[in-house]
Amino acid sequence: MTPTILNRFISAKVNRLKSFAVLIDPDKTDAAACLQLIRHSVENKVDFFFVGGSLITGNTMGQLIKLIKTNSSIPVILFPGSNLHIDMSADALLFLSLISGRNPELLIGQHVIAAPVLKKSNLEILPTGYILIDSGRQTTVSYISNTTPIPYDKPEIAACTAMAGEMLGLKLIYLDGGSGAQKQISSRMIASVRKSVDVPLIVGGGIRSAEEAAEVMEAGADVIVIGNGIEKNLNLLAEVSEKVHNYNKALS
Ligand SMILES: CC(C)=CCC/C(C)=C/CC/C(C)=C/CC/C(C)=C/COP(=O)(O)OP(=O)(O)O
Ligand SMILES: O=P(O)(O)OC[C@@H](O)CO
Ligand SMILES: [Mg+2]
Repeated sequence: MTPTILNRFISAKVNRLKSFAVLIDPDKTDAAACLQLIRHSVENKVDFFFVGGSLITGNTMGQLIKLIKTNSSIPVILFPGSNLHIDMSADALLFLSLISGRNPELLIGQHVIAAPVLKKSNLEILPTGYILIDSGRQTTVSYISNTTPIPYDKPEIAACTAMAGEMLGLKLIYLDGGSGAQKQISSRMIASVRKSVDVPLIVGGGIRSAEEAAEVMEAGADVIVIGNGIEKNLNLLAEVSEKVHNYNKALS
């Protein structure tokens, strides 16, 4: 299968273009709210939808993806908390290995179980080094994953972890402060990881304003992810899109 979405991440990174991904938590939306979010995302040229959660309690993921597919051509990338969160109707899957943690199930265990199913699917698999950073409070993902995030003020640990992930062959690095993080990841840490690896860098967690999104981009993130901030204030979507597009326009 041609790695269409991975190539999109790589060519944007090579051309120094930034991308914007909106995280949709299937438990936190209904069809009407989601349709409104999809329309806003199309209007504002969002690059990707990430769909997932650490814990998903409902069974609406399939319907949600169908709604996105019927109303937009924005790629749907699964952001799974476990191998129970695989849905064949998405375009791609972040095949996350939680490399900041030392929980074998999330480093390789779940992957072994999911592999034969994924092999037969049409999902594009995106091998991703997932790195959790302490963000001032315990987040759902650190609790559910039973792992200790990297300390907020230790950029060198994050950089070495990302380097090891890249050396292991992972194609993307995702630095995550955790959904609803009290503070976004520091520019110092983002810049230090950016300098240490060549693969595209995804950054999310706790971004609540267009200014914060700009800081994350300027520090070196290639893709910024926002979930909670947009759930609370839909206007943030247009504001962040504008920042991303202005940044990209200024390059040309
Ligand atoms: C190999 C496969 C298919 C699955 C394993 C995937 C791994 C290793 C996951 C790592 C740990 C994990 C629980 C990740 C979930 C990340 C995620 C989707 C976070 C979204 O935010 P939430 O943590 O749901 O935050 P809220 O509490 O705001 O809803
Ligand atoms: O919900 P927020 O805080 O924007 O976080 C997005 C994402 O990076 C979480 O995994
Ligand atoms: Mg969630």
